[in-house]
Amino acid sequence: MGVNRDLKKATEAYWAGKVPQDDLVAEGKRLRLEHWKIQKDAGIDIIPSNDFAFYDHVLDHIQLFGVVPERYTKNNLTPLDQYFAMGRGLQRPATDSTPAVDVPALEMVKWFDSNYHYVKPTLQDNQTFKLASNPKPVADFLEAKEAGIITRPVLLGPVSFLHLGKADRGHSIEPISALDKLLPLYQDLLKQLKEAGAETVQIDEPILVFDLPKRVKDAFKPAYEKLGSLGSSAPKIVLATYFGDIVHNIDVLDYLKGVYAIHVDLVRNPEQFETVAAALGPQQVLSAGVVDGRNIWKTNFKRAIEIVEGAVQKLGKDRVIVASSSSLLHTPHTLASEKKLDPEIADWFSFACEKAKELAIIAKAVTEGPASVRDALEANAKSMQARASSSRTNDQAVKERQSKVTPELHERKSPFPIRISEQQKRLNLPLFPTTTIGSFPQTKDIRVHRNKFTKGEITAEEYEKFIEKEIEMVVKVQEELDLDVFVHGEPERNDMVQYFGERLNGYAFTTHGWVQSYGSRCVRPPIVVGDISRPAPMTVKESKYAASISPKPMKGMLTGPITCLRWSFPRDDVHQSVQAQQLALALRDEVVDLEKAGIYVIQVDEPALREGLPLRSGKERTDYLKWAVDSFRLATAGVEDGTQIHSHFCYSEFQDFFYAIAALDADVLSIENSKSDAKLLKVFVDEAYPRHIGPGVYDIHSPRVPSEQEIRDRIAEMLQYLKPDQLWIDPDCGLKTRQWKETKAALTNMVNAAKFFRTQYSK
Ligand code: MET
Ligand SMILES: [Zn+2]
Repeated sequence: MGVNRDLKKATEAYWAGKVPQDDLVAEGKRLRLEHWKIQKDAGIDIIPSNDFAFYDHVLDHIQLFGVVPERYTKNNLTPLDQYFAMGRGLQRPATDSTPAVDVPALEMVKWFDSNYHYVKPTLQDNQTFKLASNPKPVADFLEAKEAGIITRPVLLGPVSFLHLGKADRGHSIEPISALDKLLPLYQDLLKQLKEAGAETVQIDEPILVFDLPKRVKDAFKPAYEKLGSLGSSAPKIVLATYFGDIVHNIDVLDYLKGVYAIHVDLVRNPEQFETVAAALGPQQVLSAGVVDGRNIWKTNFKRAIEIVEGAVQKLGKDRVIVASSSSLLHTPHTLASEKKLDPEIADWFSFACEKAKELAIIAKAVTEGPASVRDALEANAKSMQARASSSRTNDQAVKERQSKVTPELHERKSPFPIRISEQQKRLNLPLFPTTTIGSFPQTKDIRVHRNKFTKGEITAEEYEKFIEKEIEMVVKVQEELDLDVFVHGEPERNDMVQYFGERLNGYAFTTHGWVQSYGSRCVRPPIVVGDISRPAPMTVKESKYAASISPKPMKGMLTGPITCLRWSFPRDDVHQSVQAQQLALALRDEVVDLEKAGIYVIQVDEPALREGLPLRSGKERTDYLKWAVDSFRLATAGVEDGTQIHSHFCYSEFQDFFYAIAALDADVLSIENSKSDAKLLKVFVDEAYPRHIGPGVYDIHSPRVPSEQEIRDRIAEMLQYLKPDQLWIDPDCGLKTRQWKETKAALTNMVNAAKFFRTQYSK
């Protein structure tokens, strides 16, 4: 993205029509050159190219191989506009000379278990491929060469490219079946790269960390026989995997004897070293990923050097490359931008630029001996020591409290049937109760006031008054809409994780620590640096105020422990389950305090629970689900039977881990369902799910207002699967990204639809 999110700014300016395409292209070129130079100056020997993308690197390959559905090619767009149309959709009115364009984006999904998203290759029956003229990997290589830097181009491998794809709507092709047709293009590309002067190429096959169907696993054989068969007319191949271990797919290495090197992630899975080293051919090189590409912690040199030395001992020094575990896309740019970080803590971090330097130091320590980098090693050891013993990382009171957590703390007082009748006595809700998921529109006015407050231009009291007025307005709107369970609207929250991080001990924040989430969208995750605790209530004031101005039940809103953890950079020195438990204990206190303040409906959101699911099924997953569920229960089980616990998930496809969702024991679940098939709700029937559910009745990601009839149809469909007294009526997710106008219109229709069914069923 560049040190100041330069690419985001340039891209968005281009999209807004403020700068011509040439400017954006030139900015891309400037950034690539800058990033190659940073690596060169850091002392990196092998510098990658073709790792830059205007939107997403998988989308680059979609265009490179011509896997572009006709709906994007027929509008006479420039190649770059066609590319953006696939990434983000394109809606453009007709002009005198051009017809109107209205194409949705290709599907975008999470890249493995990271917070980055990629565009899915979308294949049609009888898919054909065509290599782009002047292919980008070749052009990028030549661009670097011209600047005097010989790079190693990076490609996404053919098996991963296909396996990560899907059949287009109305088609049934199994993507991997197109391999034979795709391979000649890779061969052609490799030859062109060689002609351009590339001696080696990195081919990523990250799907090797998954459990693979046999057919996909077998596809590695023809793929790498073909690519290996080119001999000296193609660059030598470094085959890269990351984000997991490949031990369960180790037999695939038999098919890879023609490749020059194998890269593995030894940060996540150092234990795979032995198995991988043993499976290498006699000449094959190991690229050892020893610097974490996905987190912000300074590398422990001692440990990394030990791993590299072990590899050298086993394989010989000509057969080891020192590398980051994955690409550095997932870490912020440079620590040098952080002017506000406490120096004690800043000394523990290493962002992308710093990690590049670390790599050079580790390699030097091994090849030239520790004396050659003595100062760096000493400083590193000191920093490790300081972090391990700092009072910022260790809080005895937190550890003490954790040691006293018992199984009983995870249990509500009574089972659901008793609880729900207690709750009903207190809340007195009608059939098909209506509610929202928490946030109401975050207007410009809110952002302006928050900024002024952060900058000290208005006082805390002034800001607080402003927030109270917002809450009053939100409450009044809900009264007018005649909703049943109210929310305060979350106007005081900048972000659902950052807000809590800022109120907890154990967190640190950056000013420039942006990482790409998708396209031009970046996030700035908070960092868990130490043991987490709650010095004071975090949300009680706002919820209590909201409750005081309306007789309707007010729902307290919290972000759950797993989501707080997943959307932060976690610690790497204690297990994530320990961090989740600390968050859970802090939230438990908040839940109890809310109850004491008279808030008898409390929602604990866990939209990130699913993305934390380990990549492979089996024990890892079961273990994760165990501690994830435990932390939710620990956070919520401290209340009386009559207090109703809600939870919210922004997904509904949880067929394969439904037992864990059920085990949360939440009284009411709200899930995203408006875009999915109501059939997904069948799992609730099959599992005889006894508790309450609100499967979102309309999509909040679009400004479109659903009609009352549309919502009625949706509810009728849901009633095929769910019992009437189990069904809540709510939108898909929070409304913070919406405008007020469409929000009121949509909620009016939603409440009327609920009332319609209420009369139907009370007859
Ligand atoms: C991504 S889930 C968001 C839930 C949160 N309570 C909101 O309404 O914004
Ligand atoms: Zn949501």
